[in-house]
Amino acid sequence: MIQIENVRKVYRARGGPVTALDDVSLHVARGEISGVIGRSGAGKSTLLRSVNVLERPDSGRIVVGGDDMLALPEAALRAKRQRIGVIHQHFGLLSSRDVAGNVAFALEVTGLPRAERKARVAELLELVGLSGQAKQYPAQLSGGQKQRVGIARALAAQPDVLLSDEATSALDPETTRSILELLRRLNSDFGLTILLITHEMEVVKRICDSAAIMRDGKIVEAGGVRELLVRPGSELARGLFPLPPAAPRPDTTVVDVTFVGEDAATPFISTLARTYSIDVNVLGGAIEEVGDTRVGRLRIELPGSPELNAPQIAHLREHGLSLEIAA
Ligand SMILES: Nc1ncnc2c1ncn2[C@@H]1O[C@H](COP(=O)(O)OP(=O)(O)OP(=O)(O)O)[C@@H](O)[C@H]1O
Repeated sequence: MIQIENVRKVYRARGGPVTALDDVSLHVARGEISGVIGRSGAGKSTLLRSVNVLERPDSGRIVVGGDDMLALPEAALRAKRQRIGVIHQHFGLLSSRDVAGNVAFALEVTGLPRAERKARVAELLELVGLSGQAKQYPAQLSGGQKQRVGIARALAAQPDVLLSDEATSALDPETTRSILELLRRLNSDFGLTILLITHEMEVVKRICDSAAIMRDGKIVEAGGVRELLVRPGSELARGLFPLPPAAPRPDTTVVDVTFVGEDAATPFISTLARTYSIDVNVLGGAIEEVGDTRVGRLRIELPGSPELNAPQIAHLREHGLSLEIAA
């Protein structure tokens, strides 16, 4: 649905050129929620703004729903932008218009007749759970409600792509969860493809099907969230399950074990200890809900060198567990 290919963007800043996007490629499949995560300055906003060409890359290719965005003439690009919904961290609502008016504003430009506009606004407010707030003004709303208005407005032109620019960064954890649930529902009910940028692991963990980690204008890791979590050495897994630094004691082997879904129910530690008559020391770990799946990561210590533990390591692998052996 969204193909970003070899995109490059250099800002000519006063202090010298800044490479915000350095040969970035990313594909978002139709109906997928894809998250780009990275620290401030990584290039996330530039990437998101490139998708609807609010920022024009210096080179590369961007295709959204079959349209080659960088080749579209200005009028066609404007029309296409209307079909790509955007939500922002600071909501961007008009303070002089009530909730219904804010959503209607997005429909005015589409040329929909007045009566149909009204019906569509009511439908959109119902969708985001704000039917009772139609006559309220932004100043009277909570942050979560403001973002719901933002989402209703973004959906006004029935886009099939939604771009989310840190949509939950200004919200408390509980409100964040409810907004993420709403996005997930819109995704599953309407097949809405969502590309979001965030600096919060929580967002990736809760709703993303795929994720890309950005650093210094580059994508350093990308893939399905579940697949990344079990990939040895994955930064996403390290970010989601921060474990203390592994400093193996002499004559021990430290192993990080990642288990997903059904594996989480297998008592692999006691089985291992029993099968090989060894003591297994648990050094740390956590279990998280990732989407609707339980994923856990445990750091365990086995007596003896990694060579001596080869059978034990093979045993764990045979049970479908993903392992990383600390050097
Ligand atoms: N208009 C601009 N002119 C010059 N440099 C810019 C401009 N916009 C962004 N940059 C620089 O490009 C780099 C990437 O910025 P960008 O805003 O895309 O990153 P980000 O990951 O979204 O960070 P943040 O979350 O802080 O917005 C940064 O070094 C930033 O200073």
